Amino acid sequence: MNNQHPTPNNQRRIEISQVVVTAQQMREVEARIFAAGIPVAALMEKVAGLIARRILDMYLNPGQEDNRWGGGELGTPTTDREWGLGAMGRWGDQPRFYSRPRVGILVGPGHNGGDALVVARELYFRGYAVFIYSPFAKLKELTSQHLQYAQSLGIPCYQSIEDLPECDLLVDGLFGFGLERELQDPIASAINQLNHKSVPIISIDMPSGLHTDTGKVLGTAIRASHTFCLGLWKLGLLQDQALEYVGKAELIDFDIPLADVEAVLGETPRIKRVTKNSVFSTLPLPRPAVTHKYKEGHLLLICGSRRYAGGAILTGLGARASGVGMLSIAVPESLKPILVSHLPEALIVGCPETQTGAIAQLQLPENTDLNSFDAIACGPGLTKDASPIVQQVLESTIPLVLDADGLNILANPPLSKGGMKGGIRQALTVLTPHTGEFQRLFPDLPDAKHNRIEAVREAAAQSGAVVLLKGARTVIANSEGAVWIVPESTPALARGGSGDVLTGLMGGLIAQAVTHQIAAEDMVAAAAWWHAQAGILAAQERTELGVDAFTLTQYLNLVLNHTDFDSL
Ligand SMILES: NC(=O)C1=CN([C@@H]2O[C@H](COP(=O)(O)OP(=O)(O)OC[C@H]3O[C@@H](n4cnc5c(N)ncnc54)[C@H](OP(=O)(O)O)[C@@H]3O)[C@@H](O)[C@H]2O)[C@@H](O)CC1
Ligand SMILES: Nc1ncnc2c1ncn2[C@@H]1O[C@H](COP(=O)(O)OP(=O)(O)O)[C@@H](O)[C@H]1O
Ligand SMILES: [K+]
Repeated sequence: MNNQHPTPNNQRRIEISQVVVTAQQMREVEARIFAAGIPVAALMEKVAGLIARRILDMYLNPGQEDNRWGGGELGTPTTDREWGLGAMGRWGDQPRFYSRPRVGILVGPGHNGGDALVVARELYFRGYAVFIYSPFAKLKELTSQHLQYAQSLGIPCYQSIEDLPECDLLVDGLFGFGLERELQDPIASAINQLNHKSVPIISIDMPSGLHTDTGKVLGTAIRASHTFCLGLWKLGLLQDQALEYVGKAELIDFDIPLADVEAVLGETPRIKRVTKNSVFSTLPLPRPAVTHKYKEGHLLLICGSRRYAGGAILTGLGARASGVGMLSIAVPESLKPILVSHLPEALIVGCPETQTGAIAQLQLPENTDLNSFDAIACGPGLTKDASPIVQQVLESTIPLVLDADGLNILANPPLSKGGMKGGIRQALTVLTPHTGEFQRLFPDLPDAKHNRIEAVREAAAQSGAVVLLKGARTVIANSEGAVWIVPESTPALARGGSGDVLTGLMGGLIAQAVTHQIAAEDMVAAAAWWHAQAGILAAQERTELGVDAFTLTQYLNLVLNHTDFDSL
């Protein structure tokens, strides 16, 4: 046995799909691979070959994957007449081609352009009508060689976008992670023109024009239908501001050795994508055969007011779905009957209320104090009149999730002026703001809209809390600088009440994290992933308009059942 031999990727702890890199980190990983000996051109061939294959499978010849690639070009149409027959099979939701598909290849000056040219060559050899748009006079050497070869094959090549014929599909290889400055004309206006055509665009690595780290649009950017991210997920693809340009994102894994990733990012990367595998290794499943309700966590929810009774119900239903062993819900006395009718299994604690119908005082059962629970989740529907209650829960010594009015009360005075640092709380605190609440809580921090990941990291460092910033791509950070990004979600969740569901779910899971000694931050990430996946499944079955918050609670348990355990 050679002990020097690195561990194969499939036996290592981090999965490639969890890794997220900046452009600089990608350059460092790339430099290590090249220094280890793989020729740049060989890697480009491999990567672009994978992209070409994916394009064929997804867009050009779907349903015929097995007989077309590699093994002798069986079934590859070569004439327009054959295309008329051959392309009439399964096509999903894409337009059908009745003549030979025309593919436009957009070529930039760097290796992103080189990748695109290899794709052009492969599609050309498989009989597609390929046209190259190559507007740059100066190309990197390898890219230039690929362009020369493509031209020698007779593939038409144009410098001006006006000359590029109408195409059925465009492949964007203008810029990848090497783009660092604003796009200028004529490239900027060419991109604007291309975006106006109703043609699918596949971006290689990044939609050209997006900043690799922040996802910011540098002047203008390609609006891709699909982005094939190469090797490791780029941070910019997971930023809210990039999403309308990214389309459907997919990782093209080209076997980067994890040893090289770890050498650059460390064994535990600071920023992680939350994946199905990471979630299922966190959730308290399967339950121990011998257990009882108190071993599965006791959550206290504090929520609701006469004005916002629904928020308390939704939070309770979210908690129910978490599987928490015991659920107690403190609400204003007048809400007790309705809570009992929706959540008969929960212990509903009716509390004295203010004139406005907010909780005036926590009146827990005898022999119970706040610290006798495993976790507290507090905030949905409270109204600001419940401010003394929030002060009281902050003084508890058990894990606490604060949301909605809990955050609004906490924000006054703003956390940045002292915050929770220095010990208002010794136990875990999870703050779950949306962007507006975030700005009220952390008014001194840079705008959370533009670099959400940095903003949330700063907020966690400043407050000492775990901060979950809600959005299209929810981001979580702890005070040590670790970050989790939920990579998939659905705008179907942009509806009143869906955050309340998350608070309950998360509270229930944190109570179980306490009894099962699971890292709380991993559980926060698991809750956010689970919530988003329930939204995705509900939207698939009911459309994006059909996912009200109550419906969402019904999908929470269903979605775990839909998850393919065998693939874990
Ligand atoms: N990493 C890997 O393992 C693998 C990487 N691969 C591929 O390599 C890609 C990265 O390649 P890359 O480094 O050549 O950079 P890329 O994004 O093509 O372009 C940079 C060029 O654009 C130029 N330029 C910049 N801004 C500009 C502007 N505003 N307007 C005009 N020009 C501008 C800049 O020129 P300069 O700044 O010198 O003027 C430079 O020449 C990566 O995304 C992936 O596709 C795969 O092949 C194999 C595996
Ligand atoms: N465009 C979107 N895409 C995906 N998820 C979204 C989007 N907009 C909102 N969400 C999710 O919906 C939830 C909304 O929470 P919140 O704003 O607190 O709602 P409420 O307070 O009404 O319950 C969050 O989990 C957020 O991440
Ligand atoms: K690109």
